[in-house]
Amino acid sequence: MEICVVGAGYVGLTSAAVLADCGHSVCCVDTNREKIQLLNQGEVPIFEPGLKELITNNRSRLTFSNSVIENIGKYPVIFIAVGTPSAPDGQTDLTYVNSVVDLIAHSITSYKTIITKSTVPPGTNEGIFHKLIEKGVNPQLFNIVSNPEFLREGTAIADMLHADKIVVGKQKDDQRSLDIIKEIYQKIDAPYIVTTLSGAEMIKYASNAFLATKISFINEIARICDKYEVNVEDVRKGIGLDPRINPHFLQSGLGYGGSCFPKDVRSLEHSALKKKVTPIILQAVQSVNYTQVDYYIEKLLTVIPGFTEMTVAVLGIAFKPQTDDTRYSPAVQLIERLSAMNPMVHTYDPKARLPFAKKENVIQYENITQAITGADCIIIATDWDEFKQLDWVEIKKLMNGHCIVDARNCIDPESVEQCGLRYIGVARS
Ligand SMILES: NC(=O)c1ccc[n+]([C@@H]2O[C@H](COP(=O)([O-])OP(=O)(O)OC[C@H]3O[C@@H](n4cnc5c(N)ncnc54)[C@H](O)[C@@H]3O)[C@@H](O)[C@H]2O)c1
Ligand SMILES: O=c1ccn([C@@H]2O[C@H](COP(=O)(O)OP(=O)(O)O[C@H]3O[C@H](CO)[C@@H](O)[C@H](O)[C@H]3O)[C@@H](O)[C@H]2O)c(=O)[nH]1
Repeated sequence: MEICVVGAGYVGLTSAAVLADCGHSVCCVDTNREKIQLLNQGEVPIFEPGLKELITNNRSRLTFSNSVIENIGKYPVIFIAVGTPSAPDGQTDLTYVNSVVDLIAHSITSYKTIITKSTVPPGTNEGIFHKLIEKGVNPQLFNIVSNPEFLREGTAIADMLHADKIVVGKQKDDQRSLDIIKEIYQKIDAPYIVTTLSGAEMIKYASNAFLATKISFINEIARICDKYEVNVEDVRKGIGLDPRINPHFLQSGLGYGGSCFPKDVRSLEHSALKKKVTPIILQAVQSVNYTQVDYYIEKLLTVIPGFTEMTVAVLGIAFKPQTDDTRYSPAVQLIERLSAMNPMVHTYDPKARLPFAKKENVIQYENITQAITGADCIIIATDWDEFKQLDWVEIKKLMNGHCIVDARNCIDPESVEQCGLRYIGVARS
C-alpha cells in the first residue's frame, strides 16, 4: 500500500515506521521544517525506544517531507496523526485536523481512504465527511475511517505491532475501507472491533477515561490509607489479584500526566456537558488529579520539619519513564511549586529537558551525581529504572540531608532506611 502519514509526532512517526516495517511504502509529512530536516539527516526529533532503529531499518520504504499538500494529493491512503490539544475551555482544539481536511479538499483528484488516528471527540469524523462534501468534494472520491491509536509512549512500537485490538469506525455499507484497513494491518495479529465512526471515537475516550479513573481511584484510596497508617501498596496488591480489578494502572503517586489523559478526560467531560449529561465520575477523577501534587506537598510540609528551607533534588522531569515528553508532567508541576517555596531546586532526567523559561533557583543537571550533591531532600518524581537502582550508601555521602521522598512508590523502603536515610513514600507507612 502507498500511505501518507500526516504529522511526525509520537503517533505519526511510530505509525510511519511500523507501517513501513509491515512492507508499505510510506511518506510521513509535517509542516515543521526542523523535524523533517532532522529526520532526513537520520536523526529522530523525539526519544522513543527503538524508533530510530526501526526508521533506519526501513529507510528504503520510508520518506519524510515538508511538502504536505503535494503528498496528500499523491497518496491513496492518508493517515491523519496531527495533534489535538485542549482548547482553554477543555474541548478538543481541532485546528490541525481541520487544516489537514482543508488540504485534502484542495488536492483530491483520485480516490482516497482517509484514516483518522488522532484522538478526536465523538462526531468529528462525521463532521469531516460533511465538511468535504460542503467543500464540493465528490463523495465517490473518498471514505472516512476512524482508527484510534492506543499506543503508550515508551513502548509505542511494541504497542502498535502487538496491539490488543484494532478499532475501526466506518460509515454504513463501507466495506471498501474495511478491506483496505485489513490489508494495511495484515501483519498485525489483533482482533478487530468494527463500529461506527463515533463508536470508534468513543472507545478511545472511554479507554483513556477508564485508565485515568483507576489512577485517581488509587490516589484517593492512598489519601485515606495515609490517615489510617495503612500501606497502599498492600491494598494495591490485594485488590489487584482479583481478575475483575487486575493490577494495572493502580500505582499511586503524583497523579497522571502526559499528552493524553489530562486532555482526553477533559474533552470527554466537555462532550458530555455539550449534550447536557453531567459526567460526575469524570469530574471527580480530574478533581483528584488536579490536587494530587499540592496534596503531596502539603504532606511533605507536615512530615518534614523545615522543608521550605531545604535544597531539594527532584529526580525526573518527564511525565513517565522512557520518554522525553513533558506535556502535563506532574514532575514539572512539582518543580514549579517547589521553586516558589524552596531556596534551591536541583533536577535531573535521563532524557527530558525542563520545558519552562530559566528560573534563578532551578538548575537542571546533566548527571544524577551533580543533582544530588548537597541536597537536603531527594524527591523521585518519575519512576525511571535509573532511580530504582540507586546505591543509597553512595547517595548518602553526597547529600547534605537524609530525606528520600518516593513520590512514585517505586523504590524499596528498606534499602533506603538500612543506609540511615529517611524514606517517605505515598501512603506507605
Ligand atoms: N502521544 C501519544 O502517546 C498518543 C497515543 C495515542 C493517540 N495520540 C493522539 O494522536 C495525535 C497525535 O499525538 P502526538 O503526541 O503524536 O502529537 P505531536 O504533538 O507529538 O505531533 C503532532 C505533529 O503534527 C504536526 N502537524 C500539525 N498540523 C499539521 C499539518 N497541517 N500538516 C502536517 N503536520 C502537521 C505537528 O507539526 C506535529 O509534529 C493526538 O490526537 C493524540 O491525542 C497520542
Ligand atoms: O498505575 C499508574 C499508571 C500510570 N500512571 C501515570 O499515568 C500517566 C499516563 O501513563 P501511560 O498511560 O503509561 O502513558 P501514555 O503514553 O500517556 O499512554 C496513555 O495515553 C495514550 C494516548 O491516548 C494511549 O494511547 C495509551 O493507551 C494510554 O495508556 C503517566 O503520568 C503515568 O505516570 C500512574 O500514575 N499510575
